[in-house]
Amino acid sequence: MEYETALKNYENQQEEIQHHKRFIDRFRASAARAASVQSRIKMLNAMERFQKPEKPFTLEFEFPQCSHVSGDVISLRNVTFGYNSKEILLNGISQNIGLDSRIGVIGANGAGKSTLISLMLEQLKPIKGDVVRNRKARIAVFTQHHIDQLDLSMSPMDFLLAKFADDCRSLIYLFIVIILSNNNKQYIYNIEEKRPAEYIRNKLGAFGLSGEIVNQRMVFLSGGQKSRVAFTILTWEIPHFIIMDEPTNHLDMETIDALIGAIHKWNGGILVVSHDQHFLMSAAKKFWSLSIKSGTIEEFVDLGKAKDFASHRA
Ligand SMILES: Nc1ncnc2c1ncn2[C@@H]1O[C@H](COP(=O)(O)OP(=O)(O)OP(=O)(O)O)[C@@H](O)[C@H]1O
Repeated sequence: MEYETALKNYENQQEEIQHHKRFIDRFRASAARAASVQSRIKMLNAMERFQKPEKPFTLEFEFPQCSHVSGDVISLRNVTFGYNSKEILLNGISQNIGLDSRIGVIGANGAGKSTLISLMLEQLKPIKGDVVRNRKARIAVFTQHHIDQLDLSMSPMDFLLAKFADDCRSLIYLFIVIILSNNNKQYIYNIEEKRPAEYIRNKLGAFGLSGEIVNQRMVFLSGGQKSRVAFTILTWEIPHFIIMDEPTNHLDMETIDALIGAIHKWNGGILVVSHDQHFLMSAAKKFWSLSIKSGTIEEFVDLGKAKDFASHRA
């Protein structure tokens, strides 16, 4: 039985029990109602009671809310690119990506989706045109590569302590400075909570990793759990914009739904390349369809039309 139905049945029965109990309490001393009272007592004693159902665990992610940055995150100005000048892959592309954009990128295999990402991240230089990045906006990138980079012989806690050693050292210094300069115990206690291990626990907790698991070697973690460590790293510096290349390829359904939920609750923007229709429909609000033939991008709000464009022009 579904949790909601079981809970409803339990609550209805509790209400009914209370109703009978009130009747019994009210007329216990009444001779005229003695038979009714006895009958209700018997009924309550014979009633088969529902157990209060346990709420099933649902995995939830939380991306840290980012500060406001004005202007576009990335602007593509008449960008043309090919790995060699004879084969132009992307042809005169102009698009502005706002901070709150939710863009899904689709296109046939080899159309140039990953290349577009590399251009946006300035890992590649256009042959013509410009990519202008807003230096105030922090951009994070998520690909399968980021899960592969985890050192499985380490625990999530040790891995993050090592990876973000500088940040952790700053927290320790901050802690010491506060201790030395302030005798207010409550204040010290608050800061103490932010010590590295605790800080990392909170960060991992936002992705549903808690308890013993944070100290277990990652080789023992499931694929979904490892991806959650990768998401913790992804959002460590509180990005304003996240670029994802096929994020759902190695995620289980539970993790995909948690990721969609996190995107919905988050105030930053995303651009995602994906073949996963469910994920695209749930996470993106507009779709860039990349034509392999013309090397251009057309924007759609309807995923079906975007797919038609990508396939007809291929
Ligand atoms: N470093 C490179 N040097 C030369 N050609 C490349 C390089 N990287 C990719 N290509 C070629 O550029 C084209 C576009 O590749 P890209 O990976 O951007 O496409 P994609 O749309 O992401 O494809 P897929 O959906 O298969 O991942 C392909 O024909 C690919 O073989």
